[in-house]
Amino acid sequence: MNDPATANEESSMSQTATISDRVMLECHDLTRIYHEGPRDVTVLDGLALQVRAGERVAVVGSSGSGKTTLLNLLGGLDRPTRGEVRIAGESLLDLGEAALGRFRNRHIGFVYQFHHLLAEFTALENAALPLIVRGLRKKQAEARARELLVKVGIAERGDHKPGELSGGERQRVAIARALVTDPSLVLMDEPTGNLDQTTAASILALMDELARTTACAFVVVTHDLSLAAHQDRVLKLDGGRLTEQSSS
Ligand SMILES: Nc1ncnc2c1ncn2[C@@H]1O[C@H](COP(=O)(O)OP(=O)(O)OP(=O)(O)O)[C@@H](O)[C@H]1O
Repeated sequence: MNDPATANEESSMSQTATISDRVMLECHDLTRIYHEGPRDVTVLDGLALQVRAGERVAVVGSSGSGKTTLLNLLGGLDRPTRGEVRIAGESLLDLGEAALGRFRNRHIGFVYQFHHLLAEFTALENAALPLIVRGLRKKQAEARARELLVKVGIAERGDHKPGELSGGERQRVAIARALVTDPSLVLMDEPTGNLDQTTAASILALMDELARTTACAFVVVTHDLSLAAHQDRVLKLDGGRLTEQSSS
């Protein structure tokens, strides 16, 4: 297959990925102020962040500290009041809405607690969707999606719809969908949040495996300290900024 995404994936899978010097995600002076009537609520306040290719960072913080706000800005779903987000060298500020949509499709994978799979499509079709949106032919997109379903360990469930899958299987499909475009950055919001302990542990093991075989940067927002401890760095969001937590 000539798809460059596949070529990149194959080259990144052929060797164990290590954290490189290449900065994949960079934020400067990131500030988000919500206006509530006469009141301004400053949620992010001059936040700085750098994540390198192949690196996984966890973001922890108390409820209301701004984790969702941060993820929305990193994913280009919201615009900052001040400051900038750069992904793979590109400033999101420079992109208009249509270009931002294309950039998201090409460079960012999203995994949420409630996976947002489309109920009427099979696991394979769900995983192939970002490539269809990108304009790939169905056959080509599904061939690539099948590779990802193999990678996340549920190839035999590809013909099933989300309603026929377990919570852990659905989350694996969501992870396959996030990775199918060979993104620069994967954003995860409580990826094990609605799973029982055993299933959560298997998703965690899968994430470890993926981290070894992909070169993208991961940002994982979670309240789960064992999930956080599995990442390369743990950052705490407090007072609108991130501080490094010492690794134990
Ligand atoms: N659209 C909005 N308008 C006004 N205030 C908002 C808006 N979105 C979020 N906030 C406020 O910003 C703060 C941060 O919210 P955010 O959802 O980012 O926190 P969080 O860390 O993700 O919380 P949780 O862990 O509970 O999900 C909260 O005080 C919230 O009430």
